[in-house]
Amino acid sequence: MDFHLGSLLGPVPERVGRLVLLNGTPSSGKTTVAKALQEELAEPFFHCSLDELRGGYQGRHWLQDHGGVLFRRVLDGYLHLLRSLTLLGHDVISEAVITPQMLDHYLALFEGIPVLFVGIRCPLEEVERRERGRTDRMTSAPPLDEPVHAHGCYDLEVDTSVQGPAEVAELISAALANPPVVSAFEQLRGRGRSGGDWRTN
Ligand SMILES: Nc1ncnc2c1ncn2[C@@H]1O[C@H](COP(=O)(O)OP(=O)(O)OP(=O)(O)O)[C@@H](O)[C@H]1O
Repeated sequence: MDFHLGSLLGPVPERVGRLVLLNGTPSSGKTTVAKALQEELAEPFFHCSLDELRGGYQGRHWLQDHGGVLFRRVLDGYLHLLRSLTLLGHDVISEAVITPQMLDHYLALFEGIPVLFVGIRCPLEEVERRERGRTDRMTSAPPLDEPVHAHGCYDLEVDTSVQGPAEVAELISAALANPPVVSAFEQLRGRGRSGGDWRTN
């Protein structure tokens, strides 16, 4: 049974929210773009990053997470949170590092939700330079630029080494105002259903 406490307090129009999914390697600039996009958009968009959710556990537990079980549980929690928020009517800006083996999971989890899939690109040298300058993480993240973009299908692609956050935010805002007739997620699902391998199509 659905349980909507908010509805008990007063009428809440039913709608499915939009999901802006920013996909890129660590330090490609996803969080920076997400915050600029919130500034750019007139309507309220909810932003939550995986790092914010990770902060729910104390640092000592992450140091002991050698098998990565805690990380995988938090990642699943993050993705289900995004799904729940959109199904409850929130427009959401989210961040992802989608390696090829994860893509089908994203396509299935967000079925029925309008996703604007944005590729946040940044050349390796610039990502490495940014990683060296970061003080908000205990270890540097490995560069993943090729794997995360291997599917080659987006609604919009940007390069944060040459396009500033405000410019990228304007492009995403324009894409939200004029969404594609067939979204990138629908195209990617179609590739899977036709039995083709999306890596070679
Ligand atoms: N367009 C940009 N130009 C220069 N520096 C940038 C730009 N975008 C982000 N940075 C810097 O790069 C670093 C990482 O940025 P950000 O946190 O936005 O990346 P991210 O993709 O969200 O990383 P992660 O996935 O690790 O959370 C920060 O120090 C940020 O100030």
